[in-house]
Amino acid sequence: MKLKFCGLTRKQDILAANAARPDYVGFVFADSRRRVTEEQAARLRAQLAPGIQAVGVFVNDEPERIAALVNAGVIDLVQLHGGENRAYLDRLRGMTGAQVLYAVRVGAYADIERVKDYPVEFLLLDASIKGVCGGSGHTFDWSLIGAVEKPYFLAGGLNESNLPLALRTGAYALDLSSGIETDSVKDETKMRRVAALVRGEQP
Ligand SMILES: O=C(O)c1ccccc1N[C@@H]1O[C@H](COP(=O)(O)O)[C@@H](O)[C@H]1O
Repeated sequence: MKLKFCGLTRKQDILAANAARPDYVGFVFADSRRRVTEEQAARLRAQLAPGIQAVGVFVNDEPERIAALVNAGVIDLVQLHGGENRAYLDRLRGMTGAQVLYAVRVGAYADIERVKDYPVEFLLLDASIKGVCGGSGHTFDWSLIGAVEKPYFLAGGLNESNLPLALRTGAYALDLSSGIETDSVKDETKMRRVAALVRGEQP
């Protein structure tokens, strides 16, 4: 199973990720305490080990800005976390061929069913918390997932304790942000332990 660490903001977060070796790291460009500027993201990306892909996290942002970040090599994949509509997706598709992770806030299976034909490579299933787009640190009821045709990233409140169950959901990848933080900053030890668990190693 693949692994994504999201919301990296500092050089030491990148160095910790390079050591733990997730498959993806995420830079949040949306309104968030984890938000990075384009310049910060470019600097962080330059220090990222080859083989780890960078995902840009956006909430209803300008497709032109997203495409420019892809074209500049700052990000490899695009995570849309704002319930962007089909017309938006078509516009973005016309500007970049980057793979898209489409976030679904799951309150019922119908939320997943509704977007099943969207032109995206991956779904990202997250908790549905009123007034919060993402990075809430809350899980949702994974029994709601049911049959999902597209590969999906499982997100929302994942941490070392619930990882063994998360590994059995059939997700393509596990996505953690709050669960690899201590006092709201990324924690190198948690990253290392989570990466070991996902690989079936002793943490
Ligand atoms: O992390 C954020 O601050 C954020 C802001 C806006 C949209 C998405 C955001 N993060 C994504 O939220 C999920 C779940 O994170 P958590 O583990 O529950 O903290 C994850 O996909 C992040 O990429």
